[in-house]
Amino acid sequence: MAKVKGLKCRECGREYPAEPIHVCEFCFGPLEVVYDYDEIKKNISREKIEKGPKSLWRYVDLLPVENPTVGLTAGFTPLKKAEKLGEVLGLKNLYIKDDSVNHPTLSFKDRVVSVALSKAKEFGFDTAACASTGNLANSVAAHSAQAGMNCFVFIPANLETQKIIGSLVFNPTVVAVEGNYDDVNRLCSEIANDLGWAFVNINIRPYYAEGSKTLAFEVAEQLGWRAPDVVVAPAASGSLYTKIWKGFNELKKVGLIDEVKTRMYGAQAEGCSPIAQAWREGRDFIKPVKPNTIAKSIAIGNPADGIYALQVARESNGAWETATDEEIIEGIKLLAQTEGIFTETAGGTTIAVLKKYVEKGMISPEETVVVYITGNGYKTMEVLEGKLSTPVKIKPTLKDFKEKVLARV
Ligand SMILES: Cc1ncc(COP(=O)(O)O)c(C=O)c1O
Ligand SMILES: N[C@@H](CCOP(=O)(O)O)C(=O)O
Repeated sequence: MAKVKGLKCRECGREYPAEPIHVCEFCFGPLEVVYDYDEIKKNISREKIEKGPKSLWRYVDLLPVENPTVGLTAGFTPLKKAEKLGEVLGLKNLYIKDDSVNHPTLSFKDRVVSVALSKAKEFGFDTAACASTGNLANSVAAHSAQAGMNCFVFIPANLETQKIIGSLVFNPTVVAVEGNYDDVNRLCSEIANDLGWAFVNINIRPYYAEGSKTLAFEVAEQLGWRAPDVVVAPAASGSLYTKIWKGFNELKKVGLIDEVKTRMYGAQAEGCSPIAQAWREGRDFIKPVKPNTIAKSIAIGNPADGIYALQVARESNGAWETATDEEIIEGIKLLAQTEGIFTETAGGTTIAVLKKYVEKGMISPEETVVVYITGNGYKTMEVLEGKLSTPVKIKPTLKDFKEKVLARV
């Protein structure tokens, strides 16, 4: 028996075969992969996983791919006990899940792209594409180069230079669209309908999104096969956040962990916070917004998984909170200066929001808290210009060193 039963509409429940489709043709709801958990349970065990590859593919039994061929090094990133940051915040069991060192392109997107392009290969596609705020573009470009696929990445024209170069180096066609991510995404949906390409986050989306579950699988394994009490994770489309929740619950379904009592705390940038705003106003629907934040990687004004992210927060006793641009910068600095981890703006948002949850008394000191750091600071360095101390300039003399440097410290 196959582990994947097919696809199912998240709105009306209609079922479909596992094909490169993403929308229900009756109600236009998004499609999601459905597994045969009884069958998986017969095959899976902690021991088998622990003997598997040191990559996300150790969890292949819970992923919608038969034969992984792309992105064989993604995942299995460190879970670091954050002693110093924990001390600052008054948390005794704080952990950082550090996807800023994911391979090959330094963000969690290497997980979803490995799964999406392995699946695209299985389907027989030869051209990969995506709509991206930068990190996804980097990852699709790198994995396409490795897989020998043609590649087109579509980005908003105003992205950070480091993110643009981080795609161009792999030699895809980079299309810089005049507009924000939501304009890019709309255009890509039209192109995906028109051309036979594997748009990882459009027509391959049901499979792509499953890659984020591995962020939950790894954390549970790294904690000694248990789910944390609290998760803090950033959101743009809300896919990552909802799939972390799905991941913990799947581990329970197949008997690898005993319980899931995790409170799912979400983080958005105040300047693009359609999910957090809905949460604040007690709505169960999303009002799209026009993004205006330095956190460009998570600047999605009309989040595809927004309503499901609200549902997960309700189901898990979680919440949503935001950080201003200044708080995001402070978050980046705080993580760097306590734990030596340089994260990008999405991570700065997550740390700033973690601080707020603690200040509001929503996390108690003994709880096991996992904070997801999903991207690398070397890609968004421009936001720190003018926000850090400057190098001390000296002549190459001992005298100058003593007067200008030692006298100051
Ligand atoms: C670094 C980083 N973190 C978090 C996210 C949010 O992921 P999602 O769109 O699945 O909510 C993104 C992209 O959207 C990202 O690039
Ligand atoms: N942040 C993403 C944006 C698109 O990804 P999606 O999963 O929200 O569709 C990126 O890095 O490009």
